[in-house]
Amino acid sequence: MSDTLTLALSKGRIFKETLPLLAAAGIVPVDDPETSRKLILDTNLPDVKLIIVRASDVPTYVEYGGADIGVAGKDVLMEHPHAELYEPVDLKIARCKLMTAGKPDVELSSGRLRVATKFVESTRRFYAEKGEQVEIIKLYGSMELAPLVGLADRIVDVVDTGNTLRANGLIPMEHIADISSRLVVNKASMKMKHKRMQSFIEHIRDAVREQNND
Ligand SMILES: Nc1ncnc2c1ncn2[C@@H]1O[C@H](COP(=O)(O)OP(=O)(O)OP(=O)(O)O)[C@@H](O)[C@H]1O
Ligand SMILES: O=P(O)(O)OC[C@H]1O[C@H](OP(=O)(O)OP(=O)(O)O)[C@H](O)[C@@H]1O
Repeated sequence: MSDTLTLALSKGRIFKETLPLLAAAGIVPVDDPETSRKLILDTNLPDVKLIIVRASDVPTYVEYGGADIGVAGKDVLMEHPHAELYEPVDLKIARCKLMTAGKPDVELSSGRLRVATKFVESTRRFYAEKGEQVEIIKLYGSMELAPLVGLADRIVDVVDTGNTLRANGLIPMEHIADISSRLVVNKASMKMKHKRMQSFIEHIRDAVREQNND
C-alpha cells in the first residue's frame, strides 16, 4: 500500500468548512472544486490527495478503501449504521439538527402518519423507538414540498436557521439528533499507514480544539 493519503470530501459546505482545519494540518489544495471539473485534487503535499464525492457517498468510499479518510455529516453516517469505519474526531463543522417538521394546526387523518425524507434509516429508528407505526416515503431532496402538496404529513430533514421551513410554511416539531461533521477513517488504512494517519488525525484534532477555543 502506498503512503499517499486520500481524503474524500464533498463540495460546498463541507469542503469550505474543512479547508481551515486542513490548513492548520499543513494541507492546502492546489485546485478549487467549485471551479475545477477535476475529481482528484492535488494539494501542496505530494503525498496527500483530495477526492470530491457526493456527501452521501463519503462513507462508502472510505469503507471500501477508495479513500483513507473522509469528512461526513453525522446525518449521513446515521444512514450507514453498519459501516466498517472509525469515527475518531468530531470536527464540529456543518452543525445543524435532524428534526421532524410539518404544517402547523393540521388535523391528521386517523391512518398511519406519512413521513417524507431522504433519511430513511434515522426516521425508521426514531418512530420505532416511539412505538409509532409510520409510512416512510423516500425522497432525494426538496422534502419541504411534500406536506405542501399532500404527499406526506411530516418530513424529516436537517434544520439550521429554520429559514427553509419558514419559507415553506412549515414548523420544526421533534428533535431527533444534533448533527455535525465527523472525520471517518478506513480500518485497513489505519493499520497499514498507522504513523501517517495518526499524525494527520492528531493535527486535525488540535485544529478543532483551536477553532473552538478548548
Ligand atoms: N443548513 C445547514 N446548515 C449546517 N449544516 C448543514 C446544513 N444542511 C446540511 N448540513 C450538513 O452538511 C452536510 C453536507 O450538506 P450538503 O448540503 O453539502 O450536501 P447534500 O446536498 O445534503 O448531500 P448530497 O449531495 O449527497 O445530496 C450534511 O450531511 C449535513 O450534515
Ligand atoms: O434551516 P436552514 O438554515 O434553512 O437549513 C436547512 C436546509 O439546509 C439544507 O439545504 P441546503 O441549503 O444545503 O441546500 P441543499 O438542498 O442543496 O442541501 C437542508 O436540505 C435544509 O433544507
